[in-house]
Amino acid sequence: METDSTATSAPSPTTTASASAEPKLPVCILVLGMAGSGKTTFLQRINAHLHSEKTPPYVVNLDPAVHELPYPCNVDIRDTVNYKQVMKQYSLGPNGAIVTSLNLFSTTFDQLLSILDKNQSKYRYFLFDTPGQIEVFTWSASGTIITEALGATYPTVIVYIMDTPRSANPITFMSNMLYAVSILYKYRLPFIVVLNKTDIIHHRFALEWMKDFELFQSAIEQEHSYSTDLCRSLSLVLDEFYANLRCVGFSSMTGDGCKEFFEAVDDACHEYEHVYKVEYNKWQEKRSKREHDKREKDLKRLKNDLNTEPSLIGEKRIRYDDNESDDDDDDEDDEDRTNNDDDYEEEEESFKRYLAKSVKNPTTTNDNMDM
Ligand SMILES: Nc1nc2c(ncn2[C@@H]2O[C@H](COP(=O)(O)OP(=O)(O)OP(=O)(O)O)[C@@H](O)[C@H]2O)c(=O)[nH]1
Repeated sequence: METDSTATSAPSPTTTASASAEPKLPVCILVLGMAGSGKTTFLQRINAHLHSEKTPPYVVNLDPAVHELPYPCNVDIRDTVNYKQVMKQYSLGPNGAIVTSLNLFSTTFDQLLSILDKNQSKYRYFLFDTPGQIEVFTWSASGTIITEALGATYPTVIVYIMDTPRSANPITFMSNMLYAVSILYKYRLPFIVVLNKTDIIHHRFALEWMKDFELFQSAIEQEHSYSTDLCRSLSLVLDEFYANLRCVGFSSMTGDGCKEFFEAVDDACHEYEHVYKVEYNKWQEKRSKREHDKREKDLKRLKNDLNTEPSLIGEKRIRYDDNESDDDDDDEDDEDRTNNDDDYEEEEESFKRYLAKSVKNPTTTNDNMDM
């Protein structure tokens, strides 16, 4: 959806939503973006804007490696996990330590959820700052856990911050867009692209590239790079993605674009309620049905096993009686019995001989017994 006055991207299906539609629950705004794109400055700006509107947000910092935060924050991951300690303890490099810190924090995320739950009546927005290295959050298990847990409870919007001056290069622009699309399709949550730093360069060129395929092609032609062909093909694929994308020009330095940004958030919330939530509920229903079916199947199998057990024993007995090897055993038993009988007769004979001797010679002792 286009929310900027000069924006030209195609409208999303949700643009019919009332921009002022106020969600009942607070809106979670998850701020993601490449290193140095301006995430922290952006959060500082919208935090200041919300304070000036007398709707202060609840702020959560999920970046364990941030040196200093330029805004007050209600929950700080650094209070729970010491990133430097993690590095030492697990002999990790900086990125590994960020991932591990985030993983450790996500194990206590239920506590954060209950804190948010307690505060939901007091706040309209929950803001989340994420680590500088975007992949640490977007492609880690903890990032997924956090995003999905929020998305399941609150209207959640992913805000992708793009460095507009750096994206003036069509190849960098394409890389940024590919990253954005991968996050969008991973989480499927309502998505806003913030073209940041518009005080340096206007974002008009980016909107035109998204709208006019040929314009982007001619920009690519001038690049004379090996990746030109790839970018050309990718731009064709991304056409559909651009069509439904909310893009907002923003300057975290001057605050330009704040109004348009919050209009985009309202629109994204509408999408959350009418698209994401509906899909999520359907998926939940399917999942619980699958789990129920599995439980029923297991129970049935158990019942079957219990019912067949006595017959199994009977069958075993029958088999034992009929079993060939059992017959062999019987033969062996018979043979043993015959052998034993022979032994017994021999002993009897020997005993008789002994008695006969004893009668003849009463001094015969047991030592002389021929047994
Ligand atoms: N001119 C201008 N500079 C900006 C703007 N937003 C951020 N910056 C600058 O861009 C640099 C990076 O900004 P940060 O907010 O630290 O970026 P970040 O994405 O949080 O950085 P990491 O978390 O370290 O990846 C800083 O020097 C900011 O002053 C903007 O809108 N305009």
